[in-house]
Amino acid sequence: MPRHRFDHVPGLFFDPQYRTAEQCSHLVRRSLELYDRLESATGGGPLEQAHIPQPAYVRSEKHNLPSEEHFARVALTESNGRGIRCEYFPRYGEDGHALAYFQRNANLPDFAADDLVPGVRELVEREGFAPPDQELTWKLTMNFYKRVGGRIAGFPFHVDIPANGVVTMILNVHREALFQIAKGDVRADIVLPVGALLLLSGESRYEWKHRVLPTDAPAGGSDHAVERVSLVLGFQ
Ligand SMILES: O=C(O)CCC(=O)C(=O)O
Ligand SMILES: [Fe+2]
Repeated sequence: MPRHRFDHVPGLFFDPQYRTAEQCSHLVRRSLELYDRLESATGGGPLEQAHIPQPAYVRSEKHNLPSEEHFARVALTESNGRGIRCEYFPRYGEDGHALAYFQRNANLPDFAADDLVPGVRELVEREGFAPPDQELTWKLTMNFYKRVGGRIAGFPFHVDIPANGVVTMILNVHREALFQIAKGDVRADIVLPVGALLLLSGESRYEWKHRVLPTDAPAGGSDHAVERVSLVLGFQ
């Protein structure tokens, strides 16, 4: 573990069964609760502008990820009255995609600190990405994808911002998705089942761009506006 390597994508690791369906539905429940709290905290109030750096080769191809995004600084209260802060982007890049960014350990939501980081920490140490006993500073990105015109939104081609650390880990907790990673004419398509962990390091993290494609929304209604959640961890 991670179980699959992609020989032509250096630094990319894939474990299709990192978490069980039950663990994932717990993470989804906690994530949707948090989304509801973010939405009620911001409630259409004023937003600040952020500059999201993207390498020239992503920008120049006119993939529609603008470098200026709008966010609100949100303070939330977790259990035992612990205050945390994040940057919340109600619309990130495309309609139907909201993103919350939690920086530093003191700002991690309870569910991430309790149920996510300990296992991932063990994994990065075991795989040699972090030395034993070194304290790591974690960043958590929560992606919330909604229904837009009968499709569930995706995330257009991008490279994760440098501040997210040398390794990016995507945990796919809610719904199967098609992930693509590309460099020049070379592209790999990876179906992410629920419970999958994808780890991008080295070349795959810095020199390849990646995206998640929109998918068909299920027929009928849903319990929640958010149809897909992904949890992305990085550390420094
Ligand atoms: O939603 C996903 O699976 C990918 C998210 C992603 O690429 C990111 O947060 O940088
Ligand atoms: Fe990404």
